[in-house]
Amino acid sequence: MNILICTPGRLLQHMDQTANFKCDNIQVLVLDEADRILDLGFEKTINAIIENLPKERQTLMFSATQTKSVKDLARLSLEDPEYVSIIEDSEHSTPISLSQHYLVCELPQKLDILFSFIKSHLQAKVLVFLSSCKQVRFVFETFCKLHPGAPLLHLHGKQKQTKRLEIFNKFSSMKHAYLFATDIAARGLDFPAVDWVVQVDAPENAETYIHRVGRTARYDASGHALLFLLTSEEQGMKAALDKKKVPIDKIKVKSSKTISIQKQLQSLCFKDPEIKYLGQKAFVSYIRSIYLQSDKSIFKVDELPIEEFAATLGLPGTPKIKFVKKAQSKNATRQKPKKVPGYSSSDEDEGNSVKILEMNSNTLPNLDVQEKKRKEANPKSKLDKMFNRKNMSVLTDHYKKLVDQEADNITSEEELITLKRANHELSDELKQPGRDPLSKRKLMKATSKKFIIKNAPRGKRLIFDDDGNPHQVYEFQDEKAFRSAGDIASQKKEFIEKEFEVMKKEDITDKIIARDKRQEKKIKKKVKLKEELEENMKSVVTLSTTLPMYKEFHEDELNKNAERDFEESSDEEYERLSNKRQAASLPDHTDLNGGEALINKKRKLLEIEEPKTLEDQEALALKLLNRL
Ligand SMILES: Nc1ncnc2c1ncn2[C@@H]1O[C@H](COP(=O)(O)OP(=O)(O)OP(=O)(O)O)[C@@H](O)[C@H]1O
Repeated sequence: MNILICTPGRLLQHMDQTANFKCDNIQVLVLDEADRILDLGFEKTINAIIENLPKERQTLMFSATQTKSVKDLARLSLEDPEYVSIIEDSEHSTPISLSQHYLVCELPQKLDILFSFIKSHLQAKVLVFLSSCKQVRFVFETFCKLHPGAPLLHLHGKQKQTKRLEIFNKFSSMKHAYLFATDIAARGLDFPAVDWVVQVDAPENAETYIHRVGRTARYDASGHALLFLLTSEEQGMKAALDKKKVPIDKIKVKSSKTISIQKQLQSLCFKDPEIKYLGQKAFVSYIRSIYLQSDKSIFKVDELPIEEFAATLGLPGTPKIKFVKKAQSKNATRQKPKKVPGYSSSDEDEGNSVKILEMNSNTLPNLDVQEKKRKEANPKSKLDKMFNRKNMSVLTDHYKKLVDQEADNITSEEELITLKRANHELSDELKQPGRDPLSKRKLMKATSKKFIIKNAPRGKRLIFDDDGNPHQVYEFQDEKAFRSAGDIASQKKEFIEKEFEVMKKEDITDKIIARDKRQEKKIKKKVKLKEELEENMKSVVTLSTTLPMYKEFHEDELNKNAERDFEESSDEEYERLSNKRQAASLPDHTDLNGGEALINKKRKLLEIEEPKTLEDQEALALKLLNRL
């Protein structure tokens, strides 16, 4: 083995687990993206790797934003390190061929501006940076449905390696495309000919900005960079970029040229619960990313218009974000945590919330007030309820899976903010003991009008007198009056006889009605038969003009037969005719109706003399062939 290229984790794994993997003779150690490799995330791994390497070696470190930290260099046991820089003495830290601009907007406008940008730059290869995987997924999924007119791709850390590779190759080979990505694409990836780097969510610091914009204007190519900044981020980020010698100019967005996609997003969220769910996750992850940023002079979570932001994502309401003060957590063992106004405690939300958050934040009061205001201003609407209901039945499993998966993925550091699902309780009248709370839809169905009509007990039959008053079919007499009318047996007999007479009369009426119905049915049948006959006769006439043998079967005769059939009005005659018609059918499975049946009948009547000579046989064969 001469050269080995790998990530720190995989190298350490080989050192630990691969037999005969020896590093005693290593002469050169190269650390690409050295500032990142040496930061806290890889500290333990790098320390362990260095322990396994010989002290006598050359160490090379590369990065667009190199660390000069003595502490870091000491960890690598460097002696007389040489610092080589191509930007140290230059005016700017980014290439001259890179034009850099930033725009200032409010959070709810971001997606509108991005969409408008895409619409106005369809013939470009653009890399779009967003803060989290969920943001990337939401923007990608929704924009795909909005069909902006450019090919869209997305790349983030939750994708499998093969998928990432596939997307990398695809984007590299495409001339015009948009790739929505997290900072996974900020360093090291060499996509050819990227025209634009658009940072929709601000980078965590100026270093990340430099790495992101480094995806365009590579080597001698030119490129453009556009950074979206919130009003609250402008001052801090500008100062940080200036400090790093990044020349960046402010541009204004023409509001008249901005296309609003809020309604389309609302519609997508309304139609597709998956999109709505993605939107909720994107919302929470964005707020969380801002909350977790270390540079509080740039990122101010308390200044975010969270409700408007949720609305612009198309969400029917603002997902709940729960905070518990660090101090409360520390005291948890000693005393019950105080309830943060506007946010319910973890105990109360057990089963409904994902995870508890812990944060010492001065931003809490602001968010509390906003949440309270939202609750007062927007009592749960029918629409909200409908959305929630849909989620309960359609996405319950999906939610659970995702929630579990997310719980696994969240590191202890990240367990700070969480989406608290609203407790979509059934109204009291719909609650039924022993029912699964998730079967609300079934409960609703069971109480629906249709269901009640189908399954409710039947009403009693009533009769109405001349004055329109309802009465039971059999009304009980007053007992005294009943007894005074005579003995029970005779009254019973009298009642039965009376009812028998009534039924007898009704029976006659019923029979008359039944007979009329039967006759009506027969007439309809005959009319149909006549129509069929007439139709078939037409076809016979056509045939008779082409086939000579049919000429002997006269059309008049057919008509006569048909008319006679129809004029037979008695049932017996009708039956007789039907039987006759059936008997006339040939057993050759052809559809023999009306005239055709009669033709076949006629065919059967043709008398054939037994052929005696060869000529007779030939004549008969010809005759039969003609009949076919
Ligand atoms: N001397 C050169 N001649 C021609 N092309 C070059 C030369 N040096 C670099 N390039 C090209 O410039 C691009 C960037 O090079 P490279 O990936 O080494 O940069 P980098 O500094 O490692 O970037 P990053 O680490 O930020 O991704 C590559 O496409 C590479 O082929």
